[in-house]
Amino acid sequence: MALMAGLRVPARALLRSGCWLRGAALAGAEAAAGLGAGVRRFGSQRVLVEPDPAAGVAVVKLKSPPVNSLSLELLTELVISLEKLDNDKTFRGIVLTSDLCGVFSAGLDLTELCGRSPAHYAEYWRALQELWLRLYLSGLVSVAAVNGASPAGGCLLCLSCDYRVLADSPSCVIGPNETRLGIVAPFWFKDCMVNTVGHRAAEQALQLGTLFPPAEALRVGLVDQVVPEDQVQSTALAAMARWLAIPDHARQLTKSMMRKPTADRLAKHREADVQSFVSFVSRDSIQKALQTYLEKLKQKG
Ligand SMILES: CCCCCCCCCCC/C=C/C(=O)SCCNC(=O)CCNC(=O)[C@H](O)C(C)(C)COP(=O)(O)OP(=O)(O)OC[C@H]1O[C@@H](n2cnc3c(N)ncnc32)[C@H](O)[C@@H]1OP(=O)(O)O
Repeated sequence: MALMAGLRVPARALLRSGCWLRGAALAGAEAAAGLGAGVRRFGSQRVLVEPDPAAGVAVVKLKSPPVNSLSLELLTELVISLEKLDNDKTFRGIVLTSDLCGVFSAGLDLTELCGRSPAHYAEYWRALQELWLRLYLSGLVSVAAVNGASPAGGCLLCLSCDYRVLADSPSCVIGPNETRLGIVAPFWFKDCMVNTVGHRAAEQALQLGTLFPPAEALRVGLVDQVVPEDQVQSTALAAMARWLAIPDHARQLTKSMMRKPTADRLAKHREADVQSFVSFVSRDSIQKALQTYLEKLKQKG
């Protein structure tokens, strides 16, 4: 651990912030990338939005070190950014990626699921539902540029996008590993898996808690392209151009036709889903399993 401004900051987080140093270089690269003078980045503490109004595209970067775990704050900030972009006619597409090195998102923030009150669990789950519904049904084209590990809730984020590009690195595993923690993916995560990879592959991956390395993720159809790490964002933008060549109204109606039945299953039973989650996560056995998993993660670090 390193000490910074009175805060305990993990050394790994500092190393990862080396990626942020690239942000300085990025300022110069912004012009080359189409972010001309007068085009400003916006966003929040944990979500950085790099708009390219000329292209109608915004790159949305998760930057919640050390691992972009989906805390209540990150969920809330992401929903706000997506809502803003959805309502701004300038934008037709988003690329969702990570500002950290080596991790796209570690999934749900396990500290939100351990030792908290039922009211907190309920608030947290509602925020996760909100994010999923917004991203899954967004009228914007959404391309996930998956530049790091993406287990469980991280995988759900990717599956909610229209297209997925994964970095070709052994650390860039992706998949629904919930059962390995002793927990169960919600039905809407299961539905997303089935819609993407088919029933048999989803059933196996969900039961076994499989984390797929890139080549396997491509083979089962969990991602659409695997490319060298330094080409993830450019490949995502090239894919975006293909999707944006389609008239919005036709693509959006088609997307809605494909996705609304799945989303409606949750939308119509949101409160029951919240109550299932709260009673599940409040069980002593689940609390113990999550604590043990979290401690193992910390010891590993
Ligand atoms: C009847 C049914 C009704 C419904 C029931 C619903 C049940 C609820 C279940 C819902 C679905 C759950 C989905 C989830 O997303 S659960 C989370 C799953 N995520 C993981 O298993 C990932 C764990 N993390 C890792 O594997 C690695 O951290 C990772 C590969 C992402 C990065 O590795 P790296 O070596 O770079 O970093 P470290 O492991 O050293 O981690 C750094 C610090 O970050 C902490 N950490 C990591 N992941 C999490 C996390 N998910 N939440 C909170 N904190 C996390 C880790 O402990 C380190 O902390 P310290 O620096 O303090 O040591």
